[in-house]
Amino acid sequence: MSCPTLHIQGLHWSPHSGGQPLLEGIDLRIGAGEFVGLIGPNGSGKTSLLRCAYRFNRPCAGQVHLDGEDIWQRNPRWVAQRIAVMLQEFPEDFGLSVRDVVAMGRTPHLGWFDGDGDASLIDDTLARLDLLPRALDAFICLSGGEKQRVLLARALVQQPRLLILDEPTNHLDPRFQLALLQQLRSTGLSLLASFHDLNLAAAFCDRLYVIDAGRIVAHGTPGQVLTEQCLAEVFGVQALVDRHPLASHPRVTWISPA
Ligand SMILES: Nc1ncnc2c1ncn2[C@@H]1O[C@H](COP(=O)(O)OP(=O)(O)OP(=O)(O)O)[C@@H](O)[C@H]1O
Repeated sequence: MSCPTLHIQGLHWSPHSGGQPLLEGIDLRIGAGEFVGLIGPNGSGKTSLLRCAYRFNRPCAGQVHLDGEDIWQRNPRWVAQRIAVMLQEFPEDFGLSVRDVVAMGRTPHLGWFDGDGDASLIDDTLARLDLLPRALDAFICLSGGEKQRVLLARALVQQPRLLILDEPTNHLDPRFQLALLQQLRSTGLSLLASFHDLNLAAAFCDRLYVIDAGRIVAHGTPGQVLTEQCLAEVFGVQALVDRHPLASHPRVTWISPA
């Protein structure tokens, strides 16, 4: 296999130096253009692991390599030029327009004296995500779904190698969930996203990692990972898993607490 875009090896992380690790022995890899999902119960460590992947949480052991380079041997700007992050938190409102928020994605690439660099890239990205008509609107006035699209545009103008998303479909109605995930897939970027909706993860991800109590307990294609036994053991829920009637990926129907 060629050099993975992201390669996490033997990672341990604790919020307190010398404390009990909350993440233990994590191994995870993402190939070029692969969409990898991270699933697990509340408090299992998904956000903590994503933070390790984008150089926010410093591991106490193990490595995080991006395109073969140890991200902790590089400065934050180097990482920001290569990894974009879409979180659930929206930018504070300082009267920013949609275009202002998208332009913020260029920040890691700008020199001290550059202005609103790469105007055409910003405009092209706004057009691609149907945001041009809203470009001058105040970001704060948008709906949750529109804000998500603006944050995706901001991430895309960053021109990253890897896009990391923490529960990207939260707060979105079904149409916006599907539209966002289709747009993500169409970027061709390497993607790492956490999900609570396992059916969306099954429909859009190439591979899934299952995390439980800070450890990866399963990984593979959605068909390999989303078994009734795994869902009972990890989520404590009895589920029926069958094949989606219109596609080849599995479909999860929750039944009752296991
Ligand atoms: N900086 C921190 N200091 C102390 N504890 C932390 C810190 N960050 C995370 N934790 C703890 O680590 C555990 C995992 O949290 P994390 O947010 O990574 O889980 P999660 O899987 O993303 O949860 P959810 O699905 O509910 O969002 C939790 O018990 C949380 O309280």
